[in-house]
Amino acid sequence: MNQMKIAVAGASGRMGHMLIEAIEQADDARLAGALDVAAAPGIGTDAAAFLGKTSGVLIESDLATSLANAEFLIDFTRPEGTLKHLEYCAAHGVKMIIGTTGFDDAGKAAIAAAAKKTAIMFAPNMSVGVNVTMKLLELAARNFSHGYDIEIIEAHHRHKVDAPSGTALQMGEVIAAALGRKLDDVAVYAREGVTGARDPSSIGFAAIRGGDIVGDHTVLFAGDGERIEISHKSSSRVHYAHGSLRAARFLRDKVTGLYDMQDVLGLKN
Ligand SMILES: NC(=O)C1=CN([C@@H]2O[C@H](COP(=O)(O)OP(=O)(O)OC[C@H]3O[C@@H](n4cnc5c(N)ncnc54)[C@H](OP(=O)(O)O)[C@@H]3O)[C@@H](O)[C@H]2O)C=CC1
Ligand SMILES: O=C(O)C1=N[C@H](C(=O)O)C[C@H](O)C1
Repeated sequence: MNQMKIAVAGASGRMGHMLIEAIEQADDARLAGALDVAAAPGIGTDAAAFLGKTSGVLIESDLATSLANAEFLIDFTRPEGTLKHLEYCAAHGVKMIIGTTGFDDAGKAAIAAAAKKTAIMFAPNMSVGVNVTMKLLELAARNFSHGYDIEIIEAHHRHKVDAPSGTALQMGEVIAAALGRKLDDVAVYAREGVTGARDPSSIGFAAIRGGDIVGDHTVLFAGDGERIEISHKSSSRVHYAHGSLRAARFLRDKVTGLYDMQDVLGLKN
């Protein structure tokens, strides 16, 4: 079997390490490149050194060098980094799995445009559990459309730089679509001072940051005399890495197109 040749961006990051370990363990994949910012301390060292192993792949900051032998780039970095990598991948037919969160509308449009030139899987959460939870939320939202106030609460580690999380925003999108609302019209991202009574059509967000919390998401449907909570809690990042490899396998026979984890997992209606 031909192994998938996969490069990893953000090779020294939390997800970068998880991905390199998962690729090293997979029979059908091999590490083909490791990319990081020029100032990263690991530049020039073996990408698997943190595992006490030698992969033969050095961490590089030059895109052309690190992607020279790659068929896929798995990118969990920052929007500005991903968008730079995207241009190169679109021009050179390198398929992308994008896990980075925090894009603005222009960034998302750039990803959609690049998908006309190469195959891209873009999702704020690669976990099977989270993506099945999205389907549960659709069902719940349709059935709690009246008389239930909807609040999305997420908690992450102290290093996370964007809020609300990409997953919380996607949960909001899924719920708003199921209710026939537009998230931009109904989202409430902060409350302080005299806010007035709650608008029943609103979807509220609350973001907690602290310690080493990997990623918790809860959607609360608060009615009269009852509350329903749908929660997903991550205790490790390993499932994000395994989801990313599943996405690479899904993209193997794709040349162009924009896909998400619902496509990868066969969860689209
Ligand atoms: N879709 C999913 O399932 C998941 C998504 N994520 C998302 O992935 C992203 C990364 O998360 P995490 O691994 O925890 O973050 P880290 O900060 O641990 O890692 C990010 C890596 O990207 C590098 N980097 C930073 N800026 C740039 C840039 N401009 N260009 C290229 N590389 C850059 C960092 O280098 P340096 O440290 O030197 O700055 C670091 O190596 C976040 O957006 C997060 O929300 C996270 C987990 C799961
Ligand atoms: O930054 C993280 O850690 C995570 N980010 C993603 C998000 O913003 O939804 C996914 C997961 O929650 C971990």
